[in-house]
Amino acid sequence: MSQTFPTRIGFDPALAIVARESAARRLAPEEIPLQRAAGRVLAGDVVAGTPLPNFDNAAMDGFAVRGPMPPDGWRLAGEQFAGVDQGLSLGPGEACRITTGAPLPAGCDTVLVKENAREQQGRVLADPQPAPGANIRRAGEDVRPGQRLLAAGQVLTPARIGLAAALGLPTLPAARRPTVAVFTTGDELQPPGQALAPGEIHDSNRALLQALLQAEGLEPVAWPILPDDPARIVSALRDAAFSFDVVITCGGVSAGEKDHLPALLCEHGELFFWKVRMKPGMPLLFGALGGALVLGLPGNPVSVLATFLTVGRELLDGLQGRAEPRRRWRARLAAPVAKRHERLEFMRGRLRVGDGGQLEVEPDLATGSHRLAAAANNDVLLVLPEGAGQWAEGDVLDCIPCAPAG
Ligand SMILES: Nc1nc2c(c(=O)[nH]1)N[C@H]1C(S)=C(S)[C@@H](COP(=O)(O)OP(=O)(O)OC[C@H]3O[C@@H](n4cnc5c(N)ncnc54)[C@H](O)[C@@H]3O)O[C@H]1N2
Ligand code: MOO
Repeated sequence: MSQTFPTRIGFDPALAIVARESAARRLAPEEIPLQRAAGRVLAGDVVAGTPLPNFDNAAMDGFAVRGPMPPDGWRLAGEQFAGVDQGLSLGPGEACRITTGAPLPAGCDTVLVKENAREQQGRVLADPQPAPGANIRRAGEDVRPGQRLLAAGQVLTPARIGLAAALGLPTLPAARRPTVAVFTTGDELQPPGQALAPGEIHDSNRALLQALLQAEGLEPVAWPILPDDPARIVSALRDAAFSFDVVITCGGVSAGEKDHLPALLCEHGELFFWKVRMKPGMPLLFGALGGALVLGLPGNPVSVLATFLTVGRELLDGLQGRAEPRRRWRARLAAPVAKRHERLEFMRGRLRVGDGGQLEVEPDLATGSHRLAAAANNDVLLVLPEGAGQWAEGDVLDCIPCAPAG
């Protein structure tokens, strides 16, 4: 091959290269309406321009009162409902009807819950007595003006979007979503729904990859299955590389006679690395073609799952400037595991909460990277660090969630 590129590199150096190249191609921010902000990566800080709550208000429906209850009850002096500030002012021993969220009348020091109040001839009696200061929400107790509430690089969760709305912001700056083209390659592949001739299999990676990308909030575009024909592959990839931010392929990256991708990328684009000391996913390839970053995932389905979750998401995060790390759990092994090879391994496992309240992970010994049924029955990638080793029951290891936690 014409280029020199790193090969058989460690997992962390591979991630560092992916982070470097994707950060260098960081997608421009755009202003998006809150209705479309879920899951997007914030591209600027959010600083509070107002306090929250923005005025003192009642936390419950009932009566705003001033001072302890007089022997014949508080005198009912008016009503203050949410929406319009009546500018009421209570004197000692006075009360007014109030609803949740309504501005507190001046002088009010306590809100009496409606269920504990009785009205009698223009007076309000409480049983039991409210604690002084009860059921009042003070201006600024949640947010002070000038407070930095959200930072660039954070993911817009529902609560963060709600907070922006509470501050009165109709839009937020967010990184543009990467566009992703998906390719599966292989003469043996047929789409699900098609009958198979001897030697053929159904293309499972296309659906798997699309679902993985959709779970990231993306709308991938998948090409029809490509045959193991270098001319067809290069023409389709070049086509996609001029109109998508990311091209993800699977298959055709190892050592077989039909594994054309590394040489094609070398000739027509750029290779940043090929082969990473990880399992599964060792033949992973990363490069660039046209304007796109190209991630060449190995064809085995579980390799697709593991490489996408660990390396693919790093690429998407870098392009979007995501600064919040992906979640990892620490869990105790429910059974011993041994590893003879030196590569970092992402073994599949099932997470549970043990009787003592500790997270435990049941390792799945069906480690073959074609074992999609085993992967489908698990919910984490259990990280066995680089180097051969043995881990006893009870040892604590990292776990990467690979199915929604529910
Ligand atoms: N001599 C060597 N052989 C292999 C090596 C190696 O380093 N030297 N690496 C092995 C490892 S590890 C993996 S992983 C695979 C990766 O191979 P490729 O990326 O070149 O993928 P293929 O050979 O095209 O396919 C591998 C396997 O996966 C099946 N496959 C491919 N695409 C799909 C799909 N869309 N849906 C379902 N299944 C798919 C394919 O039929 C093969 O069984 O190479 C090892 N060999
Ligand atoms: O490295 Mo391959 O992805 O195990 O089968």
